[in-house]
Amino acid sequence: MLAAEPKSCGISVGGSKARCGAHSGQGDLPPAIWDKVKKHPCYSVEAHHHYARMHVAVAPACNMQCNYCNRKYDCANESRPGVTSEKLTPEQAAKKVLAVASRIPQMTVLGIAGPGDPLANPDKTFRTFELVAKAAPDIKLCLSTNGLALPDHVDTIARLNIEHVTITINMIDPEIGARIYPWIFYNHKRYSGLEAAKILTRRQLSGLEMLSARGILCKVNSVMIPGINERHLVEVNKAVKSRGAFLHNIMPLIAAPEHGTMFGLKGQRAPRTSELKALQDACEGEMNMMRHCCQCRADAVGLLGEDRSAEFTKEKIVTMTVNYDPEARKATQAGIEAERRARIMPRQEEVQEHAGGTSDIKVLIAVATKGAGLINEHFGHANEFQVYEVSQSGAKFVGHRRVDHYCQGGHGAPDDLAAIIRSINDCHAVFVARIGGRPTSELHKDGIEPVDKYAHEFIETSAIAWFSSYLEKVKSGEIQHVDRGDGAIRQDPMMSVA
Ligand SMILES: C[S@@+](CC[C@H](N)C(=O)[O-])C[C@H]1O[C@@H](n2cnc3c(N)ncnc32)[C@H](O)[C@@H]1O
Ligand code: SF4
Ligand code: SF4
Repeated sequence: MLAAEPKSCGISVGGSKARCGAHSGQGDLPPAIWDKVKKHPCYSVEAHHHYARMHVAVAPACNMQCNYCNRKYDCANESRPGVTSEKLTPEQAAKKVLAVASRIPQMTVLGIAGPGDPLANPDKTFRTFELVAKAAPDIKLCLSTNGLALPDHVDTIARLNIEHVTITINMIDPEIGARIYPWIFYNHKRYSGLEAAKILTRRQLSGLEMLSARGILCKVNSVMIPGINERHLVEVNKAVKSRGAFLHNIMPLIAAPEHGTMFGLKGQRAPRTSELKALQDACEGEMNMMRHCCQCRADAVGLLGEDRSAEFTKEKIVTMTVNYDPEARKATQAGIEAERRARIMPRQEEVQEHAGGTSDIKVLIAVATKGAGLINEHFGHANEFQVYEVSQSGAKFVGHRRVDHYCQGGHGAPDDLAAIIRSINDCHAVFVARIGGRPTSELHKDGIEPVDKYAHEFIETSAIAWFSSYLEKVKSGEIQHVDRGDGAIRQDPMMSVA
């Protein structure tokens, strides 16, 4: 049994909270579980600074329809679920995995997440995993399914040592399900409406129970759809927690008319960033939440938030010499681990130094980062800002905001700058490696402090140091604390909330 919950950041085991990730490393996780998550960028928020994942698009078909999904939409420049530029055979996929593994030694996880449903394409999915397990046994296997066919494949999943399974569960109430799923195809028959949703929820929950019973780590994805399931997701959270889910990832609906989905065409809105955070916070009392999901493409490659899939197209892979060297990969990863250990200890001490005060002030800060847990990105080059909630108990990663590039060649359009500032307008400060004069003055006008004095330093220690001086200034009356978390963020059509 795990110890009582201290500061935590996004992981729970069998429904019990456990420290993990960014500020605490292994924390209270049992060694066997920590071994599974420590190099998985989706299961450990701290690991996502260092380790990469890849998806291979070997599963085109699906056994049901969600009102938010259209897999016919294909765009090389767009990163969101279901989108892929080319589909692969298992053999092509295995070659691609080896090619990526040899060029990106910190790539530790192979996921199959579509573009359809991996378990609606079981032969291709399991053949791919078999080939990869044989050729590159150090790579962790991970799959993401709607759960409809899951109970039929649990034994195979266990046999192939697929350690991580994600199930998308958007409802446990069939009335709500009928508004999300027009039909399912089950046992050679098409079902719709309530009947379809009843079968789906039964199969999803029993699949989750079966996997948990075998010690396979399950993450539950839920898509937050305003007006349909947002309050209900608190019930979903309780239901999956009680069935042993390890982590809950509530993601915002992505819906736009040009995607050609039912919700997009009907004008169903996406949640605001503040609504998503409020729901994640409400569920966190029950179970810790994943907040760093990037809603990746079905063929994504690289660190979360970066997409190197264009470097590994079918055409390029055919001509690549693959030199998969397990010893070199091991050495790179051992270096990363040594660095993580060396950095985490002083960070924990620093947090403790500042902890224990009496202030209940909490603020959000935005950080421009290219990864490795550092403030190492220019404001104008940031594709996204990571957002941390800072208080006297530490700095906790709570999400990220993706924005279009403001600075293309040094001169951003004024509207783009305004959009970027709107995307972080619930934050008190933005931490950057560098920033120009105009954005500095525009941020000041909006009451957001640009902070560049911690360039190339660690995010958390810098956030805590900045926060201590912020509190000092509030205490001395030099500044007045203003609560900016007023739900004022509006979703801008240019921006994806995440
Ligand atoms: C493309 S699916 C593939 C795996 C599987 N078919 C499933 O649905 O779980 C991967 C994840 O993306 C989510 N997803 C797909 N379209 C989405 C959208 N428009 N907005 C938000 N999430 C979406 C799915 O719900 C699922 O959790
Ligand atoms: S189950 Fe997955 S692939 Fe199938 S329609 Fe839904 S989101 Fe798309
Ligand atoms: S979609 Fe989310 S859970 Fe899946 S690989 Fe990307 S970040 Fe990880």
